[in-house]
Amino acid sequence: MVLAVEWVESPQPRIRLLDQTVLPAQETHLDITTVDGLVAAIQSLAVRGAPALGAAGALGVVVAMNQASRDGWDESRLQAEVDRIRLARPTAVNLAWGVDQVRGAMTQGADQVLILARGVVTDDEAANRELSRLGADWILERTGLERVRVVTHCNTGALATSAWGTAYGIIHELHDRDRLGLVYADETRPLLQGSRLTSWELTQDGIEHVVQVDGAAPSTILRGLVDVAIIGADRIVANGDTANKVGSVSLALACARAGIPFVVAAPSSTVDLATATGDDIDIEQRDPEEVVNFGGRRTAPEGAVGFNPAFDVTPHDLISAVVTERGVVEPANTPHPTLLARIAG
Ligand SMILES: CSC[C@H]1O[C@H](OP(=O)(O)O)[C@H](O)[C@@H]1O
Repeated sequence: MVLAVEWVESPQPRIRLLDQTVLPAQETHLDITTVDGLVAAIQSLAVRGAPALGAAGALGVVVAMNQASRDGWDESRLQAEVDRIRLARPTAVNLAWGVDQVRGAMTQGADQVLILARGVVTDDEAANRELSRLGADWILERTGLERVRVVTHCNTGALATSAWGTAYGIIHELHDRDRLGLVYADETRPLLQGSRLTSWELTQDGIEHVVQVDGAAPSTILRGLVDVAIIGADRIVANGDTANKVGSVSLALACARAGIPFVVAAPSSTVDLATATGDDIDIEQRDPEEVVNFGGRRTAPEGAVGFNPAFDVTPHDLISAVVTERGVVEPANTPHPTLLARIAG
């Protein structure tokens, strides 16, 4: 089983990350014993994906406490360093959520925080397996199909979570039930989470798929080549608006036009009832150079400036279903101010 994030005790207590910046060409690990190292890994997407960020955030508090002991930080410095982890990327609510799940136990010592952090990891895996079952049930019931052809965006598998996956978890569940047709995986520029990571996972799992350029996804949908779109989420807010990897909203618009379901899959830790609408979500603006370079080579002419929002927001009325381990709601059909409260964490 692929583990994106794990805690290792010996020879030195640390977070061990599968470095996602070099997959699939290399399978190498990063050993994280400092806050600087974790923040750099988060911001470089060596560790990425909303639930995986939640796990990294929770375990990161232990890293900060251990470093505080080594380096003689006072409480104020320790809390400031924990805040650096919490704020390392703004859009996925899970990073802050993961930190906040364990922060209150810091006064009880690092061992107690580690117990809670490990619980965050195991709870996430259980949540992802349950939501995968619920999502497959909903899709099969809604479509009535023997086999479901799927389009998905970015990466939502074990690499983005604590072990199983969210949207990818539903795909895996459909595969295990022998109810899955062809999977269209969007390459997901500019960092290629789809072609590098999702295709790697689908290949390892023996799931038939094709990798398509992001710009092909709407026509794939409108031409009737798929029966459902299934994506993950970085933040699902109170009215059902959902932030996810940039390019997601184009799939939602095409699904609405084509009359097929657009499904968002995420653990309840991704639901943020404290944020009212998608307009209030902080969308991460990444380095413009990621857009005008590729593979270490400049692709746009000198002087061209990239525009690089890492996420977009799908309005709730374009979302057929939000699937969490606590249940399924249908924002497009039943917009309701407390709709998401039924499936929030
Ligand atoms: C399991 S949800 C993962 C979610 O996170 C990804 O973003 P990033 O690769 O920048 O961390 C993408 O939005 C996925 O849907």
